[in-house]
Amino acid sequence: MADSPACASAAAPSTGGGSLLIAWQLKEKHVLIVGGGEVASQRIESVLTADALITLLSPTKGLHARTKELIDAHPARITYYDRRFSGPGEIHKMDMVLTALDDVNRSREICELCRKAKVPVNAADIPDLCDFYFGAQIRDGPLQIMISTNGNGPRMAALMKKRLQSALSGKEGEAIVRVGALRAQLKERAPGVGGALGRKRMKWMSEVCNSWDVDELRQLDDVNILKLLDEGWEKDAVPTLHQLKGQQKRNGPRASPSSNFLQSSNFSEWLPAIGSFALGAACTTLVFLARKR
Ligand SMILES: C[C@@]1(CC(=O)O)C2=NC(=C\c3[nH]c(c(CCC(=O)O)c3CC(=O)O)Cc3[nH]c(c(CC(=O)O)c3CCC(=O)O)/C=C3\N/C(=C\2)[C@@H](CCC(=O)O)[C@]3(C)CC(=O)O)/[C@H]1CCC(=O)O
Ligand SMILES: NC(=O)c1ccc[n+]([C@@H]2O[C@H](COP(=O)([O-])OP(=O)(O)OC[C@H]3O[C@@H](n4cnc5c(N)ncnc54)[C@H](O)[C@@H]3O)[C@@H](O)[C@H]2O)c1
Repeated sequence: MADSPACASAAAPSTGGGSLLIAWQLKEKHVLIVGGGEVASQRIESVLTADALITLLSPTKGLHARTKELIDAHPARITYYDRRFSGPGEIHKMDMVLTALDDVNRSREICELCRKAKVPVNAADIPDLCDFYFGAQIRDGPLQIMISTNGNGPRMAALMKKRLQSALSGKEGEAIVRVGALRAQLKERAPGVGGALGRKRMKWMSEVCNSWDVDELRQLDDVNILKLLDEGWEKDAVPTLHQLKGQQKRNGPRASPSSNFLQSSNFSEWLPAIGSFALGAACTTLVFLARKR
């Protein structure tokens, strides 16, 4: 039986015709932005998020209000020149070039210069000449989601962003920050790259992420990280947050492998039930013995 369209698209392997989705590291790299209108202001914000150094070329006359604000707010990051693009010398030593012009011929010319110089370029008005496209973005701390329609429908990308945003709690970024802290401390405890230790580290980290939910991961403060490493990593187990907190109350470390019922459950919680059961059994025995007599 054929898959329903929804199932088919969810499971379909890529067959080409797409683009490579990567998180390009631009820290301290040089980015030339040509144009200072609204689109340029959005480019500036995206590039600033990536900690790049911007050279901006655009006559002051056509600057968008947001572009002006960004120039004023980031003097150390944005070097602004009140002039038009002048020629090939401008792209020398650039790691990336972005054009956002109301002049398609100039834009095309800049793209061609970049191609010759092997500098990656995006022209907001000429998709065919772009080395890469921008996409709609959702950002929450280290969580970065890009939605791309590969040039087919930018407005659709913006609409998909809204849908995805409403499916997120807004707490994922914080949880990921804590997971990052846990991973860093785990790597300090169990250093090295690859090999059996590397495989064990990856498996354990994956299990923690699989079994703790976002709200629990947010609670991984430095104290809980230490406990999780002592009681989890060191004992080849993945205790729950509840178990770690139980230990905190009792003020003493204890092994909590998730495979062992007595150890994995908070044993003290079962004590009242076990006590009641024992009391009940004793009473029944007494009544039974009394009747016998
Ligand atoms: C996603 C987003 C990111 C961003 O810009 O940062 C983005 N465009 C956005 C909005 C948007 N852009 C346009 C409209 C009007 C409605 C419409 O046309 O749909 C709207 C809607 C709006 O403003 O809401 C007009 C437009 N866009 C392009 C052209 C040139 C052309 O197609 O020829 C024209 C003039 C077309 C004409 O003249 O008719 C080209 C591109 N725009 C892209 C990205 C790249 C493909 C991304 C993809 O397909 O996923 C690509 C190829 C190149 C690039 O820019 O890198 C951002 C939403 C961000 C957000 O809201 O979060
Ligand atoms: N990719 C997208 O998402 C998207 C969305 C909307 C529009 N666009 C396209 O992007 C382009 C820019 O849009 P905008 O709204 O920012 O336009 P805009 O008219 O507001 O800005 C153009 C800017 O380019 C500057 N400029 C013109 N020639 C220059 C030169 N030779 N050197 C330096 N600066 C120069 C102008 O002074 C102005 O600041 C347009 O072609 C538009 O069709 C793209």
